[in-house]
Amino acid sequence: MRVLVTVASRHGATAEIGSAIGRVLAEAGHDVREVAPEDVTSLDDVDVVVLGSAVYTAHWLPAARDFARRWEEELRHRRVWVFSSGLATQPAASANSPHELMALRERVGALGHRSFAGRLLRSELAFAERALIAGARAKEGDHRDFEAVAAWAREIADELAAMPQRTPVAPGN
Ligand SMILES: Cc1cc2nc3c(=O)[nH]c(=O)nc-3n(C[C@H](O)[C@H](O)[C@H](O)COP(=O)(O)O)c2cc1C
Repeated sequence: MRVLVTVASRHGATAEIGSAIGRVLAEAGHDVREVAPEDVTSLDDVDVVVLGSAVYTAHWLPAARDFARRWEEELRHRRVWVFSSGLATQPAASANSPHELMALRERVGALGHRSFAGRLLRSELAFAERALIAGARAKEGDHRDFEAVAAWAREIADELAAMPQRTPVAPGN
């Protein structure tokens, strides 16, 4: 199937999670493309979308939220999975706007969502970001678990393999 991996990332850590998911899906035989959310101009030749975002101050980045809004109708007619990446130490459900995420998942008809631990390198942060994070208990370092990422991507591949092939339905049909 034709898979679009599209990820909003400020410092690259979440984009690399998206690439890792894309690699697993490509190994499973899918035709995978990675495009930044703001650069997507059509979903006509896309069957499956994996949409991800880093979480900043409890929200998905605007580029990913805008993508979900802009392509809402088309996404409903495609197979969509979403993922978040952040460093909240509390369960993601209480830390990262669970209602907002639930609404987004429903809007695009997502088949699943996964939260992954991210990366915090204070040296690469802008001054304002450093000030924001100063009081938080987020731990410096790369906490990404690429085994967990690959395992989730394999789950997606398995689900796709179990689904009947179908042509995307044009919006309004
Ligand atoms: C200013 C700032 C605010 C953040 N706010 C959150 C947050 O609210 N919840 C969370 O889980 N992680 C938060 N994080 C952690 C980021 O989501 C994490 O560093 C992520 O891996 C960054 O991904 P990126 O490199 O793709 O931008 C924050 C990080 C920074 C620097």
